[in-house]
Order: sequence, then structure tokens, then C-alpha cells
Amino acid sequence: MDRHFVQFASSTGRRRSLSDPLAAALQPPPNETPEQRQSRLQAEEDARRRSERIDKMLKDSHKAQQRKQVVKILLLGQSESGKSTTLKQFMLLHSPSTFNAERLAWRFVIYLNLVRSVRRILEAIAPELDGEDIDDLESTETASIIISGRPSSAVSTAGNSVPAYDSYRKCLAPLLDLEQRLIQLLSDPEDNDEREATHLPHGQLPQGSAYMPAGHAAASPPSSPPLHLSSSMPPRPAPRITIPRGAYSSHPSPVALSPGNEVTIPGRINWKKTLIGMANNQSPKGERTGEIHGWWEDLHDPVHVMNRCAPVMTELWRDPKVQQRLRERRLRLEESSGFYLNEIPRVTAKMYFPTDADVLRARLKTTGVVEHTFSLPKNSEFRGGVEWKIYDVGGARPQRQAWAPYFDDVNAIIFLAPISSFDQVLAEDPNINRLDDSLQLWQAVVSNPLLQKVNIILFLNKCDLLKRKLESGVRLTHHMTSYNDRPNDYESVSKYFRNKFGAMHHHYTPNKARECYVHFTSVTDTRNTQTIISNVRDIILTGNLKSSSLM
Ligand SMILES: Nc1nc2c(ncn2[C@@H]2O[C@H](COP(=O)(O)OP(=O)(O)OP(=O)(O)O)[C@@H](O)[C@H]2O)c(=O)[nH]1
Ligand SMILES: [Mg+2]
Repeated sequence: MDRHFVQFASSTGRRRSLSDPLAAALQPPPNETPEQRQSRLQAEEDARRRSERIDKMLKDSHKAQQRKQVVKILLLGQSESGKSTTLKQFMLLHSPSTFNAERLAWRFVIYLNLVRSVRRILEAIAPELDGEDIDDLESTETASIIISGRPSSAVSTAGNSVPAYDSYRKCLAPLLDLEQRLIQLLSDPEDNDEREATHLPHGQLPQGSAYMPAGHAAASPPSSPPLHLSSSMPPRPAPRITIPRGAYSSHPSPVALSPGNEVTIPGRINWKKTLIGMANNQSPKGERTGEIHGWWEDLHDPVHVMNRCAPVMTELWRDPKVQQRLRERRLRLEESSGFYLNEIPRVTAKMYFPTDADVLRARLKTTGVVEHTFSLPKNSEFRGGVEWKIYDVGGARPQRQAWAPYFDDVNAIIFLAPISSFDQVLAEDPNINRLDDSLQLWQAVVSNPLLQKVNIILFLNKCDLLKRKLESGVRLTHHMTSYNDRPNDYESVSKYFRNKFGAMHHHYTPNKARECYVHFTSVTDTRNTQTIISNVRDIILTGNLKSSSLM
């Protein structure tokens, strides 16, 4: 124990009892000079102050342990890289009740995804496209099926028409109208201007979710630089949810069109809550039997149109002429987001209830920033538990300037790079290869000085699609000449990408001591992803403990 501390104890003890042998022994010498007395009192005062400081430190440390530790994670990556899907996996693991509460709301998004695939097919087989420049078609399609390079068969497809086109078009017309209805269902009739800032009151979303308070919408022309990580802090942007647009719009729609020819649902609309409300709106049919009215008993529910059109949709998708035409147009719908064409009877069944896998595959573009909070149980380090805040941002180019305001207090970044996209171009700019864009974005993130102390975890994502693509004969070297004549198998290609991204981090990071954790992922695969998420959680917690000096 500190000598001065003992001295201080002695001075207070002296007053209490002189019969105390210790107090008596520590009494000031009887012949103490005024200087000695002054110096003794000074020493006692110093000891008292030091003791108080130690007490305060112990108290603070105890409080820190009792307090909830907050860990903030930012999901970054280009559009369709898998950020929102990763968030869904976090929800499945740590907030299953929220995931379940939203499950039925995803039914509408899944219908919309399916209807959109059908519309793309109809566009691709439409006779009026014969002889048109293939680029015109590509520019209206979304990213995942745009393949860079010109199709060899684009020279002439005029002779390969689909005889049943008119019949398909007629039978499926109700589906195309339904697309508009679904879009309107998800939209806010009062706010159709994508550029207008919107505010979402807190507490409207399902438990655990919250949209960030709105400032200005983060819209900018698609030709803006890939990532402008400015240090000036624009207000945090308004959240927006975008869903694909139907091309066969026969009705005027209140929904705004973004420059990418997509429909934007302003974020202040609580689309999930509305739909959950609709989906759960089941009143008792018979009080005694406990039976309920399901949505399938509502004649206006979209399921009925889906269900009626299902046989023709299946026929269209299986038609060899249609398949041939899609090959000619190089439209690989199987690789596109929100692909349900192989499961039409199940998805359009009247009592269809989306499975976990269905929800994970559903595609809804994010605009703005969505925050989700999870509470992790208490453990030995943090008796107050750990609160995780995960921010899911929009990854399309016009959205990226909304990222920077989140950089200053984030603990970790999970960066998603879809490595299957080496032969695809951006939806927002068909002149830019998707993988090049990912690499550029990665460089901007790892070199950013604001982020130098942030843990970086890289998900090289869509490995399942990469494997399939390579097996189907698509060669990486045709799209990335630096790959040269290395083997075109999954092992070699994935290793090449890991080295490439790893080398960029090593070269550009301002913090040479930072480790970059790389995972090969297919975030639609729940088992693998949840193991990875557990690892990531430990890495982030350890890093956070270190940085908060509690370890
Ligand atoms: N097959 C496969 N599909 C994936 C994978 N990761 C994501 N997807 C699908 O790709 C689509 C796009 O994923 P999202 O999570 O919406 O992408 P995002 O990064 O949030 O995109 P933005 O919101 O536009 O920024 C969804 O339909 C996902 O189901 C994967 O590893 N494999
Ligand atoms: Mg998203």
C-alpha cells in the first residue's frame, strides 16, 4: 500500500482513538518543528488526493462495465453487393422476432420481383425490338443481368421471333397492371419527388429498426465520382426505398422515377409497417372454431392475379424459343436479383408464406441509410450487454455521398464486394465494369484517414454465383486482362481476388498496423453466413475492447 495512504489513514485514526497502538505509533513526533509539520501535512493532503483519484477510477471502470457497450457497424459496397441481405442475416440471428414480423410484408416484394422478371422476358422477346441496337435494351435493364461486351448474336435476331408472343402478352397483361398496383401500394402519394428531403418519425418501424433522421436527399447525377468522401459533413440523408419499375405502365402512377429508370419509394413511408398491418389483418371467422380470414380470402389481394397467371408464366419461362431469345440477348435472369421463376407454383400459391430463403433472396433497393439495433446478451466483459447498431446504406453511385457522415463514430466496416460481377456493368453507368467499381470503392474506403482506426472486414461475396459462372465457361481473363492465362477455376480466381483486394488494403491503408479480415461469402446462405457473422462479432468486440482500453 502507498506510504502516504497509510499516513493519511493514520491522521484520521489519531482523532478517533489514541489507545489504538497503530495510531499512537504514527503520531507526529513531540518535538516536530513547524517546517516538519508543514511538510507532513502537505504529504497527507497529497495522499488524500491520490486516494480520491484511485477511488474515482475504480468507480468509472465499474460503471463502464455496467454500461451497455455500443458497437457501430457500417455496411458498405456497391448496389446489389449484398448489404441489406447481410443485415437480414444479422436479424435472423439476433432478432428473429423482428425478422418474423416482417416476413409477410416481403410477400409483396417477392411478387414484384417475379412480375418484373416476367416483364423483362416480355421486353426481350417483343418483336418490335428486332433489329434495334441491343444497347437500347440493356440500358433499361437493371444491373445484374447486364453483361459487358456486345452479344455476338446481336447482329441479327430478327428471324428468331417467339410465335406465342402476342398470346403471352395478352394473358399476362393483368400481371403488368398488378406491378403498378404493387408499386402504388408501397408508395407515398404525398411525396413523389425523389430529391425532396423527408423525415421519418422514430418508432414507426418494427421493433429494432429505425430510419435515420432526414436531412437532404442524397441525390446527385449518375456521372458523379464513384465516392466523394468529403470531410465536410452534409446532414444525414433521408431514407428511401426503391423498387423496380414496371415498363408497361397503363395507369398514371404517383411514383417518382429515378434517373436509373427505377421507382423510388420515399423513405418516410413505413412500407413494412403498412404491409405487416395488411398482412396481419386477419379477423376471426368463427368465434368458436378460432378460424381466421387469411389474405387469400380477400379477393383484392395480389395473390389472386399471381395465382391465375401462374400457368402462363411457367409456360413462358419454359418455352424453348423464349430461352433461345434470352440467350441471344445474353440475359441471364437466373443470376439476377429477386429470381423466383423456377418456383412459380410455390410462390404464387394462395397460402404462400415466404421462407427464410425467400426473404433473403428478395430484392429491394435501399436509398438513404437504415439503422438497425440489436442487443447482445451480457457477458463477463460487459455486464450491461452490448448494443449493436448496424447501418445499411444505399450502394448506387448517387447514394454514396450519404456515407461520409457515418464515418466519424463507426467501430467497424463490413465491405461487400460481389466478385461474381466481373463481367457485368453498373446499372447507373453501363460504361463501368462492376468489379472495377468495387475495387475503386475499396481503395477509397481503405485509404480514408477518417477510417484508419476502424476495423475492416471484407466479404468477397456472391461466391456461389462466381462458381456457377466460371463452371458455365465465362472466362475472367476476357474481362480482366491482368488475370492472364491463369486457370479459370474457382480456387484460382477466388484466391486472385483475395490477393488483389488484400494488396490494395496493404498499399493504401494509412494505418499499417490494421489487419484486414477477409471472408469468402454467399450471404444468401444462412448456415455459412451465420458462422461468419459470429466470427466477425468476436473480431469487432475484441477490437472494440482494445480501443476502449478495457483490455
Ligand atoms: N446468389 C446470391 N445472391 C445474393 C448474394 N448476396 C446478395 N444476393 C442477392 O442480391 C440481391 C441484392 O442484394 P442486396 O442485399 O439487396 O444488395 P444491396 O447491397 O443492399 O444493394 P443496394 O440496396 O442497392 O445498395 C438480392 O436479391 C440478394 O438476395 C449471394 O451471395 N449470392
Ligand atoms: Mg440494400
